[in-house]
Amino acid sequence: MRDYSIVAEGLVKRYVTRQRKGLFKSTPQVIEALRGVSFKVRRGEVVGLLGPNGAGKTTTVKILATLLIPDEGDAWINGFHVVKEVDDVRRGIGVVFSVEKGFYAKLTGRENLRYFAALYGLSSSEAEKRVEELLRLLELDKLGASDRLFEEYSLGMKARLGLARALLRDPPVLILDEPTLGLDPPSARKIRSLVREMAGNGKTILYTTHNMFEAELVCDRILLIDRGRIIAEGTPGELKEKVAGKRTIVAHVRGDKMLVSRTIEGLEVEKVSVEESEEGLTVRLLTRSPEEVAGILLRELVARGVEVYTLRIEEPTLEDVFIYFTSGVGHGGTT
Ligand SMILES: Nc1ncnc2c1ncn2[C@@H]1O[C@H](COP(=O)(O)OP(=O)(O)OP(=O)(O)O)[C@@H](O)[C@H]1O
Repeated sequence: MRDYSIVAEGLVKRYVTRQRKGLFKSTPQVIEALRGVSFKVRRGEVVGLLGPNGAGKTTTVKILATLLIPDEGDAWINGFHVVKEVDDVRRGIGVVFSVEKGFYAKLTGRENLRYFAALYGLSSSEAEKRVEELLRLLELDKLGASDRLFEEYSLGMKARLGLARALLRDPPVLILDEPTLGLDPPSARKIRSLVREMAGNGKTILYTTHNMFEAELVCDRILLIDRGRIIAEGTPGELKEKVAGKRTIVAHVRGDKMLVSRTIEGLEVEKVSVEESEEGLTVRLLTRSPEEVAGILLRELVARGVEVYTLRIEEPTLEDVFIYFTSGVGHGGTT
């Protein structure tokens, strides 16, 4: 346990909601958000919890941050139990959520940080020094944001202030829940580079995201989570090894989803995903014989009247690794 800053063992969490049935009736519905999540994060590691919407990332993070009690399982941060030793856990972590709450709209960034520094028990001289350091580190000074009211902040400024607050006590463990969600590219880049810098200074970081590109840039190791379960883990390189020797065919098409899925069923492919968006369908196929399959796919789709806008062959990405573990013609068909 000593080498690990974060340990989760068999976390289970169920939410009970009520489903409306007509005007006056409702029936309880159980959502299994976590179905036995276990993992460990070594001291100084940046580990990404990567998964699609609703996979269970925020639920995991809330349990680790002592904001939610699991129905089953245990977790420890810096050796302290998240349910039985809440104060010790809280002292050792900094938490950032994508939508930053709890700041005072009518206070400036500097005043907000001073307020939280006092709340966390920093002496006034310590607080003053730390707040100035953090305003500089997060470049809030440079953006001219330190002395502006929080209510005037852009999303990027709010995200930076959230990270500054998490760092006030200089905690050894940081838990960041989608910290770049909705940010413009410069702010997202800044947050990512700061995370790497903090990792270089020995902090342990758990970083949730649904952005594969970001996970690969930021994280030493990645845990893939889907429907409340960890389905694979490894370094980005190790995860990509799972699809070594294969290439990805990516096609953007417009046509009936069922028809497109049926067309793919007859092909020599290992994994498939068909995603619908406003622009049409994005088809991703993982295969060992990309040129041959791409030729057949194009011919078959056109023969069925499907419009094919683009079709290209790529090196597999983490997205393909995810598809590899979560779906496929071998078990369960297209997504
Ligand atoms: N307070 C709640 N009440 C009922 N269901 C909930 C609640 N919070 C989360 N859920 C459900 O639990 C599941 C896991 O949600 P969670 O927010 O942990 O996922 P996530 O991976 O963080 O997703 P996202 O990226 O969309 O935030 C989802 O099905 C979600 O709808």
